[in-house]
Amino acid sequence: MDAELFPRAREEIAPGAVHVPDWLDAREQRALLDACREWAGPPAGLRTVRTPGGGTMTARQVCLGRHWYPYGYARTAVDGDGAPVKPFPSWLGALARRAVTDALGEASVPAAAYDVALVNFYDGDARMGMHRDSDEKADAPVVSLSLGDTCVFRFGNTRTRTRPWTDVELRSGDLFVFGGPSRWAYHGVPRVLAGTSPAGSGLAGRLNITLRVSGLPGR
Ligand SMILES: O=C(O)CCC(=O)C(=O)O
Ligand SMILES: [Fe+2]
Repeated sequence: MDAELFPRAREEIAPGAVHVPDWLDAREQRALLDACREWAGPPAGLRTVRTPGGGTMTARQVCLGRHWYPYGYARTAVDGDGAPVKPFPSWLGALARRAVTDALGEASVPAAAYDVALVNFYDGDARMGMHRDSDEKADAPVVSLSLGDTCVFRFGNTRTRTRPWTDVELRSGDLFVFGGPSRWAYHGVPRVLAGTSPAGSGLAGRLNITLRVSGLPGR
């Protein structure tokens, strides 16, 4: 379907889980992409994440504010170069609050500040298995922003990593927020559609930025 002829509608995928298509305009996407490029560089830059079972995640990742590793948060890239994690910029926190307001309404904006970003870069055959974002100590909504290639985002349920689930196409500039009864739902990325980045974006692959409230004591 052509996005220009048939604008995609915002949709509640599950209670508290809302997809807002085209939330970021071209200029905002460009600015976020430029920021991701900076964050990806060393120290504490983009890395391959190893799981305790001996596997590796296919999406490469960089963190801001707190360093996520399987399965916890640290102040340094404990499974990377050991450098202090890059700071979480205040403008990103403002963006997260605006996203929650637009997707779920002002009453869902948490009192605590957003303090963690995970940036995942998907290229080649990268994907992400069904999982819960469960290392946070706060139930604030998770804010997800997508750039570059379109993906199939699978949003499941809070009980099992199996069906029922709903598959949603996330395109460059889309917002997805999951909070409330959906905060601890399983989700994953079974497929990225290579070569679907907007023309002229300069991005081959997909970037996803999730913004979270860690609920951990401050510095
Ligand atoms: O790439 C995505 O859309 C999801 C990323 C994700 O679930 C995560 O970082 O925990
Ligand atoms: Fe996740």
